[in-house]
Amino acid sequence: MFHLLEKLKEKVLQANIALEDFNLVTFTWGNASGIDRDSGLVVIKPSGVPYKNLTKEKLVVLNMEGHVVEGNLKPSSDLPTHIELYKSFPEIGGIVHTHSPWATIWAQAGKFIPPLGTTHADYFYGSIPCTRALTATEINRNYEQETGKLIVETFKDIDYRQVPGVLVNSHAPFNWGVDPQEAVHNAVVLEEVSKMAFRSLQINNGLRPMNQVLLDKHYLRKHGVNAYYGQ
Ligand SMILES: O=C(CO)[C@@H](O)[C@H](O)COP(=O)(O)O
Repeated sequence: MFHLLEKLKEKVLQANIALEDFNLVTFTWGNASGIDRDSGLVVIKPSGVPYKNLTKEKLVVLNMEGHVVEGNLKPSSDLPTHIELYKSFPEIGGIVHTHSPWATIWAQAGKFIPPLGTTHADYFYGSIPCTRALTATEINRNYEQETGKLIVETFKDIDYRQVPGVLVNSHAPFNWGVDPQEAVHNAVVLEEVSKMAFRSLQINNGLRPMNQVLLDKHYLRKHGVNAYYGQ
């Protein structure tokens, strides 16, 4: 298990560094995590630590109850959201949260992004949803944990494996994947798709969703009929 955890730490470290490399974050407005499903241990970025200062030793290792198993820094403030997603989305192995500007524009507007073109269709089999707004009661209860539950609620009729990302109302995007690297990849795609969709909206003065046949063709060609992880 030691070696598996060390490999996971390296993946989580590289994923957090990649957030800055792909211009998905300003200052420390983002975090990446990974999970080892056999041990149930989560590795996440420490809160507020600049990406260039990150090392494996600074990462925080916790169990699914949020108890620190390894590390002496404070885990990301978004840890409860990450844990809720790991509990409810059993086939994900990595999560990324950023405030990447174009996706955050849609999240702050409270608007979902329908599939407008093949770039979207290659990664997201349908609209990228935006959650409802949390109530004051939910916010005061535990904002980050309620955010996780809200994302799960938003996906009650959506397959999280076919739409690996969400826009959190009045906040910003979360993405996921089979591992932290795929979560970063999906976060980069979401940012690009958000920018393209915004520009298309400006040109058309409205959104013109793509033909469902083209969406099916592109997504299923790239992911196969059983477009699920590991199948
Ligand atoms: O969404 C937020 C704050 O609005 C957080 O994601 C911060 O942007 C990063 O927090 P840490 O991971 O450094 O605790």
